[in-house]
Amino acid sequence: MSIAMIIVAAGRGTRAGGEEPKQWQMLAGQPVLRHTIASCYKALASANAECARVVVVLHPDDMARGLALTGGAVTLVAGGNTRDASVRNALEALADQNISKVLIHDGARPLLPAEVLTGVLHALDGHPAAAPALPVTDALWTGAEDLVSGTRDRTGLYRAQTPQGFRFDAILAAHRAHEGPAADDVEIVRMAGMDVAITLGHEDNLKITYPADFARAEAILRARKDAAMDVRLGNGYDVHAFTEGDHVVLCGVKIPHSKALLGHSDADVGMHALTDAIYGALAQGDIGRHFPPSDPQWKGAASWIFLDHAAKLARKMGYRISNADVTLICERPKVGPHAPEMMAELARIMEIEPDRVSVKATTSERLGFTGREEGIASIATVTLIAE
Ligand SMILES: Nc1ccn([C@@H]2O[C@H](COP(=O)(O)OP(=O)(O)OP(=O)(O)O)[C@@H](O)[C@H]2O)c(=O)n1
Ligand SMILES: C[C@](O)(CO)[C@H](O)COP(=O)(O)O
Repeated sequence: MSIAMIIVAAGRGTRAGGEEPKQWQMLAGQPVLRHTIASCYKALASANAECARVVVVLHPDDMARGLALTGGAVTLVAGGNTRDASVRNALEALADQNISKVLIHDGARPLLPAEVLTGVLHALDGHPAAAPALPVTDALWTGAEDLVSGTRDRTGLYRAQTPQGFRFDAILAAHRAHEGPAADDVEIVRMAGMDVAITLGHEDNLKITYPADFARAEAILRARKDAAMDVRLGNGYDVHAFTEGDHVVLCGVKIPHSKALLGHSDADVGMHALTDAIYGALAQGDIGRHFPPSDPQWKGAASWIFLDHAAKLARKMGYRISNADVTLICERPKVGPHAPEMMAELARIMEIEPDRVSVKATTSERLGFTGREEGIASIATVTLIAE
């Protein structure tokens, strides 16, 4: 015994206007119906609900485009002249499928929040039927000829939403017995004498009914996108050995020292770690991939070229560098006095504010290769934020 979901999308959307029925009109670049189907699958997954069948009910004229939209992943059923006729067709298509519970959702509600579906499913554990709704919060008037003619008590009044959930046998029997119009499936089962539990609806779960509802739905999608900000984190690590010389270059700053760092480029270990952190956050490999050591043109190259390339690549891919943190691991030279200049230089190359860059240093307590002053190591972390 398992769950099925019916999405009714066979209406003609006359109130919404437009060149074609509302479920086929675009919302943030996708047909409304694609958003609806995707939000149903997401909500089912989030409820851990094993859904045996998803049935999408379409107008007979729309079957081919329905197949193109869904790619055969759902069962398509032809609808009827009314919403309840469309639901009935889907229920009959599921009649011999050993379904225990069914959720019936409007194709015109593209932004179903997962918690609304979960609430209905939970309520179905203790009730034969359950549906989401929101209490009416505005005052209610009657009116005539543009004048208020009275006030009605709003206590106990709700705005009904979908998905409406039912024990399958009960809703099928109620639909088979039902004659005449019905606002929704709740009305049909109530006419059959069944109790329906009210669960919590959501303001985002709007039904596209009038032209202005498209803009409302787009605004909700935009707000969701902003809330689910795309942040990337990258780390980098690099080591260079000491060799004979009289200075090192660390994070773009030349520091007099009794040794130099050995490397194909200028061996700026801090800048290399930072550059690799950016490539890592972008999932774009490392410095060696973009500037192969086998290529003689990079011999002795200044490392700002690498960092500049990584920072520009981040911008090209739609990210800004939010912050960078570099740690240099060495006994000597002392980094602290040079750190402000290093941070300013890294910020300049990455084209970000200096207070978004940190350079700090630590010794390894004379342990290991850094402790024996055989070389310098560096680790770096960056965060990138999609713009
Ligand atoms: N014969 C019908 C009528 C409606 N519906 C579906 O039921 C849902 C809710 O109905 P409604 O918002 O009234 O849609 P329409 O009937 O398309 O709109 P209108 O009344 O403005 O023509 C919609 O997803 C709609 O596609 C359906 O499957 N079959
Ligand atoms: C089923 C329904 O979505 C519940 O709110 C609604 O009854 C159907 O749409 P309509 O606008 O009332 O035709």
